[in-house]
Amino acid sequence: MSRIAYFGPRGTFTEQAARRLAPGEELIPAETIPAALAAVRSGEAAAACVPIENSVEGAVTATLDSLSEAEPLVAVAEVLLPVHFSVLTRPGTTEIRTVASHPHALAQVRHWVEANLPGARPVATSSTAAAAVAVDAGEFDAAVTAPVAAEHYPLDVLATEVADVCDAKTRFLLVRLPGELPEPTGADRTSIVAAATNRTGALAELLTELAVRGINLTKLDARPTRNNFGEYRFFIDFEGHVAEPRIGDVLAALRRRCRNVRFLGSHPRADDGTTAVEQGAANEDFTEAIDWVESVRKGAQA
Ligand SMILES: O=C(O)C(=O)C[C@]1(C(=O)O)C=C[C@@H](O)C=C1
Repeated sequence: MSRIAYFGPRGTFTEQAARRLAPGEELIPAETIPAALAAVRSGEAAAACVPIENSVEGAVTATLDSLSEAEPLVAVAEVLLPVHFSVLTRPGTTEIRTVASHPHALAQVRHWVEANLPGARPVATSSTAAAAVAVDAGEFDAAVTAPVAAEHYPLDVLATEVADVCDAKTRFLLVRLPGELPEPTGADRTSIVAAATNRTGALAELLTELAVRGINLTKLDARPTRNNFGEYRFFIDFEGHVAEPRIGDVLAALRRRCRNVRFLGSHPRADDGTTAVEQGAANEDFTEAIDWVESVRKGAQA
């Protein structure tokens, strides 16, 4: 049985994701996302499960920053979970003055809190389950949590199915140290992070390398490098797997344009999407073109 670190404590959405991505493995809670990833880097865990992107609030910046720093890690699997919340209180609570949760969760229930708990002050905690722990300890009056948290903490359920956007989803990754990659499936996602230099057109050049090869971008986020004001790292996700000729070709081009590029993994997509390939951009087109150049080099004109 492998040890899998996850962003905890018990009862987070991330724990649910870890159960889906690593069934039957030993799950170890970490208090923060960087701590879950550090457990993999130190060898304490074989992999870590962390949130990466929410359909309402966007990128989970702690994950992006931790993946671009320290020892490289690669994502080997992902899962999409529907996100709706429960609101938990200590038994006997009559007045709710504070509502605690992870900032992503608070942002997803803002209207519900305004309408149902008017005057209650939102308070950020490190995770949704950490809010349940704090409510149990008497620090806050209510916690916005994953429904499963009600099974782990001795709290009353004030409301269920709470969400301002009813079909919200969060995508979670299983990450490991670089090693054997998952096999390509035909519906994969590749992720990189590139620190483009601060000059005219630098980002456009990177994106053009994808566009001219007919490769569909699925996510783009920018995070400051923290060194010089105005300098950013770009996190770019696109359809395809590094084992495919067209993806290998674009990665080589990105590397030529930007030495500071880190591969963050190729793995099956959880959204069951099909990969959009434009005319002339199929893997066979790339292999055929390489073979043609080879034949020209050998003096043949095919
Ligand atoms: O706090 C949790 O339960 C988490 O797993 C984190 C997280 C997030 O980072 O977006 C996951 C899903 C929800 O969108 C709210 C919080």
